[in-house]
Amino acid sequence: MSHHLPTATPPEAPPPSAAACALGLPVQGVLPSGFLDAKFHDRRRYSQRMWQLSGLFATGMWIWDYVIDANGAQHTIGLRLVMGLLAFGVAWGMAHPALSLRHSRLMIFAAAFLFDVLFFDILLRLHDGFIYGIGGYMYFQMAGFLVLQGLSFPLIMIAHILFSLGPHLQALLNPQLAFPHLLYAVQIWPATGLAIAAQYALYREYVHSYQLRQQLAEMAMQDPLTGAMNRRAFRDGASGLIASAQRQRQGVALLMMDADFFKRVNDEHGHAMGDAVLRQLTAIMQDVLRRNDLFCRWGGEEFVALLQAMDAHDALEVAERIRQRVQQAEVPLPQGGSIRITVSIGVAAAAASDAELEQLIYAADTALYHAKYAGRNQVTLSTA
Ligand SMILES: Nc1nc2c(ncn2[C@@H]2O[C@H](COP(=O)(O)OP(=O)(O)OP(=O)(O)O)[C@@H](O)[C@H]2O)c(=O)[nH]1
Repeated sequence: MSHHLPTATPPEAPPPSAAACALGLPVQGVLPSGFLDAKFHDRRRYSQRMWQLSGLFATGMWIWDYVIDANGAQHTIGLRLVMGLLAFGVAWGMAHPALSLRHSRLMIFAAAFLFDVLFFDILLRLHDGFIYGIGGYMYFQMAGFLVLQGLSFPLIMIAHILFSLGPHLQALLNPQLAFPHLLYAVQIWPATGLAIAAQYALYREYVHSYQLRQQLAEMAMQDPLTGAMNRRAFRDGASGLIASAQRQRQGVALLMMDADFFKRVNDEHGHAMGDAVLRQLTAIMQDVLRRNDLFCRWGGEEFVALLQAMDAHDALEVAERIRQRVQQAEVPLPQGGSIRITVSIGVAAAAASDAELEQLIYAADTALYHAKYAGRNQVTLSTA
């Protein structure tokens, strides 16, 4: 019985993520779930430095309080110290391994808000503090740029709006306060709008560079013809698979698979047909292998698979299934008709304690050589 080979599927697009949904913005493509963590990680250093500077600034500005109202300033020094400690605490907490990235982001958001409230409280204690202090709210918008950089854009936007509306709200809670709403609004609201617009521009720029980096990372790991892993990605993944097998005291097996007389396909039907055969060989092999097996195009017409939890007997069975599926399959020719192809497979298996990648590759390669020498279209187990 013969059947057509399955078609190699292109790599799947990442599924829509919670982060992308949370962002809810018209970005091109869908952002993977690691996006926010990557953003936080990349911007953490800026943010940390800015928190430290804010701590120094907030404490040092006590001199300013003193200039405005020497008597009132005596009642602000404690609050200023709290602001400084808060800022340094956040800078320290952001780098602490015990705090998840998500919790770090929430901590920053909450601390920024608290910072704002404390500042307002200081102004309350100074004579005409609000008139002098309005400019200080400009500072929140500016500092917010770097302090908040690692957060999602909606959270950044909300923080800027809260910085802006906070004093209005606090003034409403203190009706005896003569807060200059209008004076404040004409100075601070435009600054808020500008800060949000600039944050959006920065955010878009980050999304763009992030997507480019993702594409580059994928290209560096993938064989462009077949969409399978390339040798570099395979080597990266192999150490993890072997370590996991060793933890679980399971065996591993390596299959080295090579198309037979592949040069003839190119010579007789053209290079494009050769490419199509390689894509379809990939599809068959991926179809037979399990999802957590590691599979790559080793180079040319050669493929390698690393299988966990396999003894020699099971590995031979898998290899034999691949050999038969390839032999039975027909590859359609564009002008009609079809061709068939076969593969030779070398198999090496090792117990968890002895599993070593280079040794497995060498043993499977030697077994493959024997399979070719013995006439091709067969599976040979390494005796090494
Ligand atoms: N179409 C195509 N051909 C490739 C590609 N990479 C390598 N090849 C060809 O694969 C062929 C491999 O030929 P050989 O190494 O002589 O092996 P073979 O003809 O399969 O013979 P045996 O392995 O001994 O059975 C060469 O003609 C290469 O040009 C590719 O990406 N696309």
